[in-house]
Amino acid sequence: MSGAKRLAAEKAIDYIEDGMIVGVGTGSTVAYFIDALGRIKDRIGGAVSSSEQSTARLKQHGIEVLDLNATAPLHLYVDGADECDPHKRLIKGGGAALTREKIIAEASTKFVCIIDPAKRVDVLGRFPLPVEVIPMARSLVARKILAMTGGQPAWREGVVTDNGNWVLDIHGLRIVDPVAMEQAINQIPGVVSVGLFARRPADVVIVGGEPPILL
Ligand SMILES: O=C[C@H](O)[C@H](O)[C@H](O)COP(=O)(O)O
Repeated sequence: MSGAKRLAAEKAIDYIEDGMIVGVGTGSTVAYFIDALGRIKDRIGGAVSSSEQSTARLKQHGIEVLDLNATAPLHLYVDGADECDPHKRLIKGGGAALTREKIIAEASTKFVCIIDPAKRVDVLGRFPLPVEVIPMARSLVARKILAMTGGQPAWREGVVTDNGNWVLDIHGLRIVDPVAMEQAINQIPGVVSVGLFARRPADVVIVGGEPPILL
């Protein structure tokens, strides 16, 4: 799938306009996007990054990384996803960057999501749903989510997010109403964010291939 990821990432360059500050997501697909951005770095005004991992790669390419507080609103955010449904609603957070990704998506006028074809599903939930939690609330949140959804929470042990928190992955979900589930999980005390991007879905999805497909 690395070929499809690269093709999706390179197509996203079409959305760059001169002088733009670009919001940049996280993950293996985004790594290809950052490499492509590096080749046109003189055309952009810098980037806002969603993770330490992406910040490091942007800096390797000599791209200036800016503070969101000094740049919002952003015109463009480019990021990958773990799953995408026909309404461009997403599951994200396989790389534990969901909270900063959600903040940048919210701050951006246009969210372009870049995926390989294997990420497309009819109903979200085959990929375990990531939830970032304050460490002391891990067990409480897990019990609440089990009672609320029937999904099985698993602690992603050993993983600490860039915000110093932990991640639960919820297995066995079939998410027929993603907006309702996003809101319900968000309301549990101790939840920092849930990797459902339903209330703010992608605006454009690029599915990598020859040629890439636009949703
Ligand atoms: O936390 C990580 C992000 O949400 C990624 O965008 C997502 O996991 C997709 O990653 P990849 O492009 O490596 O499949």
